[in-house]
Amino acid sequence: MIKFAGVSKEFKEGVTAKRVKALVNLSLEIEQGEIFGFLGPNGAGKSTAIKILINLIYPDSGQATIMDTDVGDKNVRRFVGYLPENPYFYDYLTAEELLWFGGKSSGMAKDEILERSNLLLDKVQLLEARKRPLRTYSKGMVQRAGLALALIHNPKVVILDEPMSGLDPIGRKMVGDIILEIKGEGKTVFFSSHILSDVERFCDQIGIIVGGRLRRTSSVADVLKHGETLEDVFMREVHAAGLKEVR
Ligand SMILES: Nc1ncnc2c1ncn2[C@@H]1O[C@H](COP(=O)(O)OP(=O)(O)OP(=O)(O)O)[C@@H](O)[C@H]1O
Repeated sequence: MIKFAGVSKEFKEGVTAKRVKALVNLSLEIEQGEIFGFLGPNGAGKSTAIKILINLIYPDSGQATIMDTDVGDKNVRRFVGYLPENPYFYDYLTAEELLWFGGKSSGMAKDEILERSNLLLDKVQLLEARKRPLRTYSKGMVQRAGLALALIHNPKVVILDEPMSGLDPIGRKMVGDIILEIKGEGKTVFFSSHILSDVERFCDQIGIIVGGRLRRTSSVADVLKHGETLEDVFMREVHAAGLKEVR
């Protein structure tokens, strides 16, 4: 469903143009209907992988595909929903307008947009606030509006970059419940997170990346079956990679 095949990406950083290997030969497959949690310390390469998936940046080598289609193909956009890490929208838009523009740019019909908007705004508990400009929203409300926007066109694949960050426990539960509901609809969810307890609760599979290199993939059930927590496994992989890989 989602596939990285030997994807590498390097950046030149700062005035010294020092090269940073953000991703090194990443190969990874996520099956349809799975919730995949992408874990790694700061700077590990998670957002880089996500940006490649949504075709915001291009790999130096290798290929990323969604439903066997290269992510550069413009048709992919129709079946992918994306929530960036710290979403930022035009301040004067209301949530209702945001979803309207999102639906329009996905080619949805008016009635369909209105129906889906109402459903989603209700789900993320923004129905009452839907006519307020986004600049009056709290961080959690903006995050929830972003999630509704990612889902407006009923995508088959949902990619979320740290969807729980900045949310209080109530907001995290709400987002978690929505992720589980999406899974119930047979959709595939790829999300990055630093909140290991959430990952343990919501994910089927995990991947741990350190210093641009994928260290381990595993089912959450397998980790727990061996009496370990995700934190144990995470810390072990980070230490095994060595401090120089943590950036
Ligand atoms: N546009 C860029 N220019 C230069 N370096 C970059 C750029 N984007 C990312 N990097 C570097 O690539 C590495 C991977 O960054 P990335 O944002 O993918 O990590 P991350 O795992 O998402 O981190 P975090 O958990 O902090 O969000 C880091 O060393 C980062 O500084």
